[in-house]
Amino acid sequence: MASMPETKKFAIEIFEGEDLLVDSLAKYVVDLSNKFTSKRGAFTVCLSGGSMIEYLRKLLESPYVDSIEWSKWQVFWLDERVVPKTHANSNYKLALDGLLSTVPIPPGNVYAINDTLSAEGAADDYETRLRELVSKGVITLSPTSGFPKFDLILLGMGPDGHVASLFPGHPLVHENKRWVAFIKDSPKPPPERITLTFPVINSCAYAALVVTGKDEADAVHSVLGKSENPVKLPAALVSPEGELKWFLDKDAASKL
Ligand SMILES: O=C1O[C@H](COP(=O)(O)O)[C@@H](O)[C@H](O)[C@H]1O
Repeated sequence: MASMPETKKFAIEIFEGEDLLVDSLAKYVVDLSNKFTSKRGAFTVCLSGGSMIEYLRKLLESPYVDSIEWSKWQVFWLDERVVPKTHANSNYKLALDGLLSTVPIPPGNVYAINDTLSAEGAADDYETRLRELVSKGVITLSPTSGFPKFDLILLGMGPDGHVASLFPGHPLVHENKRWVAFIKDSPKPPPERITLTFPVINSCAYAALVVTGKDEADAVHSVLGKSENPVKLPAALVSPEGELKWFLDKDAASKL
């Protein structure tokens, strides 16, 4: 069955509507931001593209916006499309327009990919920069896995069960050495992307998987439900050292 390994902890919360979900997600992010900024003076968070920035919209509203020490945020991307930062397909542009341009995060704490490089070059460059930040103590390293340990990774899931730019049946799903990998044949456009790999995703302290809508219901069922013919979708491989929480609306959870 395509379910989470039994030894790992995860929680599932199902919300009547998207408004309730985004409110709860905002509280969850604020609590973690406060936990890590008071513990070590920094909060390392990886953003996804797609719907995620829209799901984070409540962070810009009271009381959440004033409860966050934005200057302590260190912002990364779980995956990025290899397009200019000004392009409509850029996950950076999505986050800049929908979140980052409105809050006082120092520009030096926002780690966009280098959009002047090829997919290979951008992945190498991003991994090199992550390694530098580990050596400076901005990002911690998991003593268990030896991979970087982000405080929070925010994941979406496509109807095919992909997370980040890790697609069903693609060899990148099995990458176990690289921190950041590139893909040139993404089944979802645009084809060229870079992505954090599963060992990095699964080293994080907290992960939230946020899924809404009927189109995702089959994949949610395949990952979390009881299935006669299990297929191990990428979302089923999200199994962090820390805690995983699924935020689902009732449409996404309709087949559970
Ligand atoms: O292409 C991508 O898709 C996934 C899922 O997007 P969603 O709109 O279905 O939530 C996203 O998480 C990823 O960052 C993005 O590059």
